[in-house]
Amino acid sequence: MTDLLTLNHVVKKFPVGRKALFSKERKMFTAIDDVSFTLGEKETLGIVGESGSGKSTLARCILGLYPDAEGEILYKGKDVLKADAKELKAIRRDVQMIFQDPYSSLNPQMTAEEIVMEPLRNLGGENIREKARETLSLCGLSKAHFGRFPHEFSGGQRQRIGVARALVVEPTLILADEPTSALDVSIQAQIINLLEELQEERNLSYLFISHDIAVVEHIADRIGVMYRGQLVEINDRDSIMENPRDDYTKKLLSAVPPMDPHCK
Ligand SMILES: Nc1ncnc2c1ncn2[C@@H]1O[C@H](COP(=O)(O)OP(=O)(O)OP(=O)(O)O)[C@@H](O)[C@H]1O
Repeated sequence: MTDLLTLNHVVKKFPVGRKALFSKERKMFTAIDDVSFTLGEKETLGIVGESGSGKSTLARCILGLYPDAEGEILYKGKDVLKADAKELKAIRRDVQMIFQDPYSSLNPQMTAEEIVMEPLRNLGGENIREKARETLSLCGLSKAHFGRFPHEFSGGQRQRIGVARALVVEPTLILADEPTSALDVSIQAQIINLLEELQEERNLSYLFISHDIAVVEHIADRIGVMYRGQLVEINDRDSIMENPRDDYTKKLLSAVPPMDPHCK
């Protein structure tokens, strides 16, 4: 497997306190603390950890949204932290995000079709309506849905629009930040299945972020566990699930309910 993304000793600190931005001796809080890992082509790496462990900050670092992050973030061999504006634009086309709450990230005044067309409009090109419709269909929505507004959809359908919007620009890597956390369990499974089908069809790689190790287990080839900004353990899925080494991983696993509550 070829490496698509490599993080080497990535650190991201935020200033602490009200005067933090202006003070010379400002205190800093380390949200990402010396994180290193690789992600291969067509691979799904799950990142789990409790709220505040640094998962979303990590995704934002990869997108180059924090130029003051330290270390190295190599995407297709190019250091995101040293990329110029043109290179960053290309990286941000090739690396797309899916968010937890599609409702707040979808423009309420646009139809599903317009929402998916928007990233294509920014890029220019032809047949964008056609392409948006094809992508919505690929994500499980039908012709009858194309002209509807976000409030007319269920949570799962809205996430399908969010997935289509990310997919329409033909990315290589998708950063999925808690993409199923706002959904009912049965709908979560549908979105996971959709992501798996799309991975097959489009040769996608995923960084799948969740606080829920049971969800990550369903989709990830490898799992990385974050605790207080550190990646405390990373291994293939079965090793993490069956033979965790870190105490925090063990704690996360002990909180997972059994698959069948009647099973003894
Ligand atoms: N812009 C910011 N300024 C200051 N602190 C921040 C900022 N963004 C994040 N943090 C802090 O960094 C830590 C990690 O936050 P992050 O959102 O990455 O965690 P998370 O694991 O994604 O949790 P959640 O699932 O709740 O979003 C938290 O303590 C958060 O308060």
